[in-house]
Amino acid sequence: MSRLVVVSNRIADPRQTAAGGLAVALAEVLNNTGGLWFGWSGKIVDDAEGDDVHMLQAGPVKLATVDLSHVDHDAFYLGYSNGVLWPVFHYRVDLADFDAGYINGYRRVNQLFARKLLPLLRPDDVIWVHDYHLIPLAAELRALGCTQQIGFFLHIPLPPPLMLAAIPGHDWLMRALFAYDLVGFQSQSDVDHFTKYVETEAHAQPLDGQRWRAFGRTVRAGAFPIGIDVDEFTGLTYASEAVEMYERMKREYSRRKLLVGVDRLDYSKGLPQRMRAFREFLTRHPELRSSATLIQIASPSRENVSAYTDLLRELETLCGSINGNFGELDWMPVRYIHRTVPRARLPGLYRASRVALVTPLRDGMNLVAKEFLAAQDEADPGVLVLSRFAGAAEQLKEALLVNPYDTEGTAAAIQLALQMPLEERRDRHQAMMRTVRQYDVHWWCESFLAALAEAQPEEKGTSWLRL
Ligand SMILES: O=P(O)(O)OC[C@H]1O[C@H](O[C@H]2O[C@H](CO)[C@@H](O)[C@H](O)[C@H]2O)[C@H](O)[C@@H](O)[C@@H]1O
Ligand SMILES: O=c1ccn([C@@H]2O[C@H](COP(=O)(O)OP(=O)(O)O)[C@@H](O)[C@H]2O)c(=O)[nH]1
Repeated sequence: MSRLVVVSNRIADPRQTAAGGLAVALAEVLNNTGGLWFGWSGKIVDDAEGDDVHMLQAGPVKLATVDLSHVDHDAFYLGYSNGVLWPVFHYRVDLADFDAGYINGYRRVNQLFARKLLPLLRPDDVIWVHDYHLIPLAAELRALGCTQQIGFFLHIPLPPPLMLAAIPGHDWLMRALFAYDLVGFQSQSDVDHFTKYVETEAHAQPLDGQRWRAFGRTVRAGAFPIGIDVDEFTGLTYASEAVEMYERMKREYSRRKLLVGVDRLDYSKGLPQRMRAFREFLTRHPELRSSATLIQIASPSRENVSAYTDLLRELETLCGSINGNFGELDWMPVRYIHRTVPRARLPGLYRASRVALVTPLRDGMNLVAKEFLAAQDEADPGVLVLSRFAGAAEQLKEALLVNPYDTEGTAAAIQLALQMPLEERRDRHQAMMRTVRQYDVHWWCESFLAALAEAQPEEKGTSWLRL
């Protein structure tokens, strides 16, 4: 059997828990399949030191990591990945910083990854590359002679062609996708944007079986919505850390219904918009005020990118003003926590909550939505209020779907969620759990790898791919 080699910028020790959906999902996949996981060590070092590959055996998974120099980290991670690709792919062209120097760092790190990974590869390895940090990696590997099958999965949304076209060098990026044998997206709407882009901008020829031909190569593309490991998460729900959390929450909030939000502190997650909707709800429903408390976990993220610092200030101001204006001596409407909560405790918080607010302005998938559902008591489940702009909304149609830009509409959904009768809560939860179970993380991994196995690499020659 072939060995699975996973490559991603962010990696985690699969024996420990991590924040961020990509690391969580890949740790679950690799714990089952075993294999090699290659990526950034998370360390930033002085230029001269950053050249070794660190190897660590973590259960069935071999971790291979490289450090990044300050210059590379700034240009590759903060600059091009999170200052250009992240905002534009999340429809925030206004937040992009198109500094011409970033792209060189992005290419340099992709070349570094290719150089360091190549000697670790075996001829029959299957390579699975993840996310926007590493779009050109296959092209760099092929330029070094790599002929193994290589698949790519984009964890974030792909925007429509005209928005993509705002990125200087977008044609270079999209051409690089043709060095893969299979390109996977989170949702059908991402696949539609890909199709439209490659047919109109790259004049790709559509073939049967969701394949396109351009630049002398054929690539297959499809939607493979990522899921969670339902059994693992249910196991966490009944383990001591989550049970303690559940009991504590039930005790502390015995007279109130809890609403919960769990997000990285990221502008794509729509946190200020969520707070404004909650404020609108409090204004419109004084009778419900002191019976509802919103716990918002905002896990620190990418704090050296300026858009994230601005967001932190905006959110703190909003939470402070809501509590100042609506709070009572014995009740605060918002509990805002700017820390990462260990994943093992989250199921207890989810289960104790009547409502989850998952209202991103744009999101590749959003695993918190699925985790919230999996943690519920099916006899008395909570309600999911979900943004129609999260990838998860394509699958979870029985959630209360909202437009997070519509403050009044979202406030009305909060009220509906808090007052939803038991039978309706059960029906919706049951229907969504069927989907969460069917399209779980194992389905995601198996269906992607099966499609990759079918997408036979046809050209062994690599010279065309020098980007
Ligand atoms: O690595 P960071 O910069 O700390 O960011 C954390 C991760 O954020 C993004 O996660 C995405 O992947 C999830 C799983 O597929 C998906 O549910 C979510 O909608 C996405 O935002 C990012 O794509 C990852 O690369 C980061 O590691
Ligand atoms: O304080 C926190 C916040 C988030 N998470 C986990 O981080 C992941 C977030 O994934 P999601 O797909 O929702 O969003 P992302 O952060 O990847 O954009 C989920 O597994 C959460 O349980 C966590 O463990 N602690």
